[in-house]
Amino acid sequence: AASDPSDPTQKSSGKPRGRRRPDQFASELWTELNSLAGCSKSEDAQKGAEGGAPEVSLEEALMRLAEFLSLQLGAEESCGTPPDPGKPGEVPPLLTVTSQLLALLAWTRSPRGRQALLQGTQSACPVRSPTLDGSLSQEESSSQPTPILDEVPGDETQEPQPPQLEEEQRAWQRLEQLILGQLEELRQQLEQQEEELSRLRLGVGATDSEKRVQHLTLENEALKQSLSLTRELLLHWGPGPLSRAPQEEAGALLELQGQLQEAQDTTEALRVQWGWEGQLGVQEMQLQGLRGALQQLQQETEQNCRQELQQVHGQLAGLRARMASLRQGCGDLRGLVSTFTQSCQGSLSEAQGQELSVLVGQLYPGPLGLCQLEGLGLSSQRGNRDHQLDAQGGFWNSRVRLALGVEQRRLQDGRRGALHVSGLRSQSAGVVPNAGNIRVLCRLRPAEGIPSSLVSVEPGQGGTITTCYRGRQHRFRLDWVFPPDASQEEVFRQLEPAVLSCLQGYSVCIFTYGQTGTGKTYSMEGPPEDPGIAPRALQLLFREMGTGGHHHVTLSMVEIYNEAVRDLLATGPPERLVVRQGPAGQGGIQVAGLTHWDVPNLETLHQMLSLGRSNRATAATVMNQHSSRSHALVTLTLRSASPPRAQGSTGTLHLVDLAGSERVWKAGVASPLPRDPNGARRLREAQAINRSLLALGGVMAALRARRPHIPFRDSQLTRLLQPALGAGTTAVLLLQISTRTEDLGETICSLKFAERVGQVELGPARRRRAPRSGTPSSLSTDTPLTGTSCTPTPSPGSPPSPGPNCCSGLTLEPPGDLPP
Ligand SMILES: Nc1ncnc2c1ncn2[C@@H]1O[C@H](COP(=O)(O)OP(=O)(O)OP(=O)(O)O)[C@@H](O)[C@H]1O
Repeated sequence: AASDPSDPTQKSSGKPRGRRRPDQFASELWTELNSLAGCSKSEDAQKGAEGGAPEVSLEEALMRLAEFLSLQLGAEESCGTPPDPGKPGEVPPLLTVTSQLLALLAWTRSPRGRQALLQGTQSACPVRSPTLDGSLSQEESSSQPTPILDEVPGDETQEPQPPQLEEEQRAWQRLEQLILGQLEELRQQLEQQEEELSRLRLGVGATDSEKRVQHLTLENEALKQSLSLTRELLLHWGPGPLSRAPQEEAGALLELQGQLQEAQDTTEALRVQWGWEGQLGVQEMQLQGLRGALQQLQQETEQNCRQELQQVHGQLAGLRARMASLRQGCGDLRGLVSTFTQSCQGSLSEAQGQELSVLVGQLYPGPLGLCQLEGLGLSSQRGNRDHQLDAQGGFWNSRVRLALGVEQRRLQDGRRGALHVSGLRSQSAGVVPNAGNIRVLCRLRPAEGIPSSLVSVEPGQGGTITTCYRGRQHRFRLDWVFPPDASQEEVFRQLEPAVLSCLQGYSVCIFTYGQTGTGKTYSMEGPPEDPGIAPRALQLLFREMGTGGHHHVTLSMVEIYNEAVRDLLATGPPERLVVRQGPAGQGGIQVAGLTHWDVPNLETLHQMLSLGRSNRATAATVMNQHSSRSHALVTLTLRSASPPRAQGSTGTLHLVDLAGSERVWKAGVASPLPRDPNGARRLREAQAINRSLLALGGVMAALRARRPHIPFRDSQLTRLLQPALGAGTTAVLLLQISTRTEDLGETICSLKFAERVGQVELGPARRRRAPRSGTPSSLSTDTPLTGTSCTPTPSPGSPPSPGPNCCSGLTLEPPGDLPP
């Protein structure tokens, strides 16, 4: 109005305002309102002076005010005045005021409002009818001022004048344009907000955006409800159906207001969203803080772990160092112990040497004593060396005692310079017959391929066998060691004195022990072209007996198979024999039903041995095609007829070929087939063999320890060997070992067993005297193994009968020579 009073619609037209800024437009409106107020004052003054009504109507003023307020509202929102976040659904107060003003405007235009206004102002002052557009025509504003309530448009009694209606329509059009302009601006703002919203959606993520959209939708619904309420209010209080055009305009206005409200709601919702963004930012900050704390915690934990690990490493290093020092201390202690042991042994051997010197000096006074010591190979110097080499100790000691015992016996018997048997040729070998302990000889089986480098041999008397097994070295010293190429004759030469001592009434037992396939049977029996110990011993004995005197020879042969004792020379079918203890006080054992054959000559003896051998149980094992699965015992009893008025003697020779000791799985006797009868049988055989050999080891251990109880009854083998291993007997163990690398474990076991056996002392050998009145063929309690004496009857395959007088004394013919 100030800029162009002639055209007040110019400022309220929608299109030009759409391009102006809202604050600019608001200031224009404000100026307009002030001018209206000024106009009203001046008109009031003029009216007071002239007594007329003011020219600005209440309706126009209200409309302008509403317009201003709506504009202000839009300006506030565009300026980003934050709504109250705690009341998201609440309608802003400015909007409420605007709505109420609009309602009031509608009311003033309604008939009732007009009537009320008319009635209220008629009594006070006359008012002129207001114009709706808020702007006055130049004519009205300048020259024809009209009282506000001069004419009431809604008065039903007065029809509005056509110029007034036109004026009102124009005012409404302006108002519509004004609101349309505002709506346009709001739409632009809305577009901006939507752009902003899409940008935020992209930044925040789909899930959060969906939540926000849902929330905004809810807010929108609430605001719509509020708007519909306002709309109803407007309809209720708005202009009635008097004029058709204003009603439509009002509807459009309401619709536009609704749109405006929606836009405001969206804006508010966006603000709320920004508030959420803030909350989200706070949460992100908290999250970052938590992440930082977590990282710090991880770093602290890592640091602590590293420190603990370092401590543990330190402790471990300390423990290792301590262990090393302990090991060193342990080694030192071991060294001290061995030094102490050596010094003790040295002192002991020195004392023994002195004792020996004294004893020999007593026996052989003067220089003769030293000669005798040298001759026996038992000088104190030699003894000391032997002692040091003997890991088990006691060997030298026993040899000294044996030598002394022999020498004492020789002196006592008054037969100095000669041993028991006239033809004895064992002096060179250094073998002392009737020794008090079990002698151990060892024979190595010739290797089929390249001999193992893990077994080294020092053959000869007091020879050694050194093995290297699993990184450990073992050294075994034995009475005599035969190299693999030793002949049968060499082996027998070492046994000759013992065999010949039988003729003097001594009891001698020679037994072979060793792993399967190591040559036990070969050494004991031997092939016909190269006979072993048994044929050579019998030949030797018969040759010696043929030199003179009356002798009677009986033979028995048994085998122990699966703990059953069988007579290998039985005339009938083989039966299981029962082994009994002999009568108390008489010693020995009795085998009921065992036949003793009188043997008149060597030929018969060989035939009988062949017969017994053929009856022996053998089987093929992996390690030996003809493995002996039983223990074989050949007992030769030699009774010497006593010269007149002199007592005869009864000597016994036990030749024992033990079954092979082996591990069951290694010998392959167990069949892989579960129901193989042969496999089960062989397994049982192997178990029986090992059980009896174990019992033999127990007997040897008890004898070695000189226990009062010797467990002879633990097996049939030890029962039958009881007479051969009793006190005063002579026993020789021939150990057969293999030099193959794969047999090394078994070889070491056998050597250990032999070493223990070598420590068994049976005491000084005792002669057995034959009864003065007894005949050689009669059973004697002195006979260790007693049974039934019989004379063999001629039968196919059986030895020839020696004749009817064979059992009552026999002068044996000298045997023929054995094959070379
Ligand atoms: N010194 C040796 N010289 C030649 N051959 C030998 C020698 N020792 C053993 N043999 C041979 O080795 C094989 C097995 O020998 P032998 O049967 O005597 O062993 P073993 O120990 O008695 O076995 P088992 O305990 O199973 O009866 C035989 O063929 C034998 O001829």
